[in-house]
Amino acid sequence: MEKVVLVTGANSGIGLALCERLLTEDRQLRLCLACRNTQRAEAARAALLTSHSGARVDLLHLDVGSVLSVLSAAQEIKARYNRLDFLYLNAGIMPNPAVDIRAFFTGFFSRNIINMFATAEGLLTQQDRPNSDGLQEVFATNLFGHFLLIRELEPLLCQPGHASRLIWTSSSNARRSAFSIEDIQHRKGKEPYSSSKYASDLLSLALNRHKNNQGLFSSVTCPGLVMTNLTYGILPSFLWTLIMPIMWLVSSAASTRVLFSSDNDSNGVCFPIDQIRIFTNTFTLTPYNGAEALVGCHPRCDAPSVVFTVKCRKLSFFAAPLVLPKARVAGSESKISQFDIRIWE
Ligand SMILES: NC(=O)C1=CN([C@@H]2O[C@H](COP(=O)(O)OP(=O)(O)OC[C@H]3O[C@@H](n4cnc5c(N)ncnc54)[C@H](OP(=O)(O)O)[C@@H]3O)[C@@H](O)[C@H]2O)C=CC1
Ligand SMILES: CC(C)CCC[C@@H](C)[C@H]1CC[C@H]2C3=C(CC[C@]12C)[C@@]1(C)CCC(=O)C[C@@H]1CC3
Repeated sequence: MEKVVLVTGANSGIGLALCERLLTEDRQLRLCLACRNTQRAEAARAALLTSHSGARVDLLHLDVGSVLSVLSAAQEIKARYNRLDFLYLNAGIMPNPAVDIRAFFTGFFSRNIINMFATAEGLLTQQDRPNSDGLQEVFATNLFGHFLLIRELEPLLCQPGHASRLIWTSSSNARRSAFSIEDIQHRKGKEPYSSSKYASDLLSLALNRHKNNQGLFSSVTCPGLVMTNLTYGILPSFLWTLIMPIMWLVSSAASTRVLFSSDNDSNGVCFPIDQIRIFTNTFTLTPYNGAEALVGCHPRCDAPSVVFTVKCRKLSFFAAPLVLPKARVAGSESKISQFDIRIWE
């Protein structure tokens, strides 16, 4: 049966790499690229068709940062498709990022160094602004537009006898302390990106709680640090080239990826709700690698209740079970009692 997959922000970076990989995995897919820029979307479609001739790739105009655009895109999706198997909520922005150089050097010579490179905690601020709907741009794009899209698509996503999956591209930068329920748009703070990603983790949990019984399952993944337009907006490319050796030094040769089920998963089906990289493999993270967990959510959804995948060399393979009990589930501490370890390469 032909599966329908929609990816937001599919024209570049992780979204585009995800589309490439999905088409490679499943030739039967009907893939819909939901993008705000028609020219870039057409270029992405052309590139996908060059590598996957004969693939079914549709385009849809969607600006997730605009309420009107989301509403009309949702109408269009409902008119075009009679099912939606996978909805990848990937579009995201980080406007006007600034790196705190002092915090970087303080962190670099502290025990917090690995955490700093993995999560950018305390390093990054952004300047957000209200959009034409009067919403904060980062909140509207990274979270609210996607939420509205899900709500509008419920008739397609929650069909009796058919399971649909939501897969969010979250971030290791998601931090509980950046998010406040009194200021969910993060109007007052300087870390709207971190706040929006934490809010998407929370939303995913809430969606699972309320929608699993209607056949809708939500997963959160973190791609690690990937060189894309987003990261090239943080530092100029020559600086990235300069700091590459440092990144290599602090990166371990291993990357651990963890997918595990929600605690109220009672029927043995896998609802991966988070993915963690321990010892970030920072500079090998191409969009192709960054899309790994996103692709992983696609075929592995019928896998056993706890899936813990390790890709590593000996040292961190043995270290992994030690760090696992501290694994993060949307900001809270969680214990994993069983796991299934597969060593990759
Ligand atoms: N790169 C990294 O290290 C990490 C990235 N992420 C997340 O991965 C996701 C993809 O980012 P990445 O590939 O890195 O960066 P890119 O900038 O390459 O991709 C972002 C995509 O989102 C699209 N987009 C942005 N705003 C909107 C909007 N309002 N409506 C529709 N589409 C929009 C962009 O379209 P356009 O080309 O028109 O701008 C682009 O296709 C984001 O959610 C990001 O937060 C998470 C962790 C790490
Ligand atoms: C010499 C210095 C100026 C070097 C600064 C290094 C930082 C630019 C990077 C260290 C950790 C990185 C990181 C991200 C961006 C770049 C760093 C802050 C992300 C925030 C990018 C987007 C994400 O979603 C998560 C990333 C975490 C790590």
